[in-house]
Amino acid sequence: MATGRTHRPATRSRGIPEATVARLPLYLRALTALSERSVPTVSSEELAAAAGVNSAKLRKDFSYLGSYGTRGVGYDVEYLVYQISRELGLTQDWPVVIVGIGNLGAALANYGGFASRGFRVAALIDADPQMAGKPVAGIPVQHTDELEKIIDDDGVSIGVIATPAGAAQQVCDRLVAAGVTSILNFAPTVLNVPEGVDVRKVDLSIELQILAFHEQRKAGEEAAADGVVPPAVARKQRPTDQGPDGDVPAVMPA
Ligand SMILES: NC(=O)c1ccc[n+]([C@@H]2O[C@H](COP(=O)([O-])OP(=O)(O)OC[C@H]3O[C@@H](n4cnc5c(N)ncnc54)[C@H](O)[C@@H]3O)[C@@H](O)[C@H]2O)c1
Repeated sequence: MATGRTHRPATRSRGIPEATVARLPLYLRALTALSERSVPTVSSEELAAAAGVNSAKLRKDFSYLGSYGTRGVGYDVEYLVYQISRELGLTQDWPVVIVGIGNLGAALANYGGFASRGFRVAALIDADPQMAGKPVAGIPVQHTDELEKIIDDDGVSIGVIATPAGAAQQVCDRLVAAGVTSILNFAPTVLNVPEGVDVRKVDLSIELQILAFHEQRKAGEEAAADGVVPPAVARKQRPTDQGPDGDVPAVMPA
C-alpha cells in the first residue's frame, strides 16, 4: 500500500498561494458567465461580488498572476479568462478516468461540465464484470483488469474514485502505480498517497453537516434574541425523547 502525505505545502512552486489557486476557479466561473454575455470589462468589485469573494482579496490574488487591471476601466474579461485558464492548466486537454461506475460514477460520467472545462472522460472503469462493455454516457465501461493499460495508453494523470470506501485505497494505489498523479476522491475515506500525488476530496455530507451546525447556531441566536428556547433545542432536551425505534433516547439527558 502506498503511504505518505495527502497535501501539498500552502504555497505552490510558482509562488501562488494554495488559497489563491482554490479561488481561481471561482473567478473563472464568474468571468466565463460575463464572457458569455459579451461583457468586455469588469471592475474588481463587480467580479468579486459575482465570485463571492472580498474585492481586496481578489486584487491580491490577481497580483500573483501579474494582472492589475486598468484604473477606471477594470479588467479585460477575455484576457483574464485566458490568463486564469492558462494558470490552472486548462488550455490543454486533460484525460480523466472514473473508477466505480455506480450511481455516482454514472452521474459524473453524464455531467457535461467536465468536457466544456477541458476534462475529457477517457475511460470508465468498474470491477463488476457484468458492467464491462455496457455504455454509460456513450462510453463503454471497462473492467478494472484493464486499468493500468488504459492509463498508460491514454497518458491519464487524473483519476476520479467513486467506489465504495472499502475499495478506494486499493483503487488509489493501482491508479498511482500506473502513473496517475492527481486524484479526486468521492469515497468517504482518507487516502494515503506518496509524495507528489495530489488528492482532493469531495464529501457532500460533510458540507451538509457544516450547514446543520450553522442552522443550529442561527436557531439558537434567534431564540436568544426572542428570549425563548428554540423548538429543536427544547425537543432534544426532553429526557423522555425517543429515538426512531422508540426505545433509545435520541439525545441522552444531561
Ligand atoms: N462525496 C460525496 O458527496 C458522495 C456522494 C454520494 C456517494 N459518495 C460515495 O461514492 C461512492 C459510490 O457511491 P454510489 O452510490 O455510486 O455506489 P454504488 O454502489 O452505486 O457504486 C459503486 C460502484 O463501484 C464499483 N466497485 C466496487 N469496488 C470496486 C473496485 N475495487 N474497483 C472498481 N470499481 C469498484 C461497484 O461495482 C459499483 O459499480 C461511495 O463510496 C459513496 O459513499 C460520495
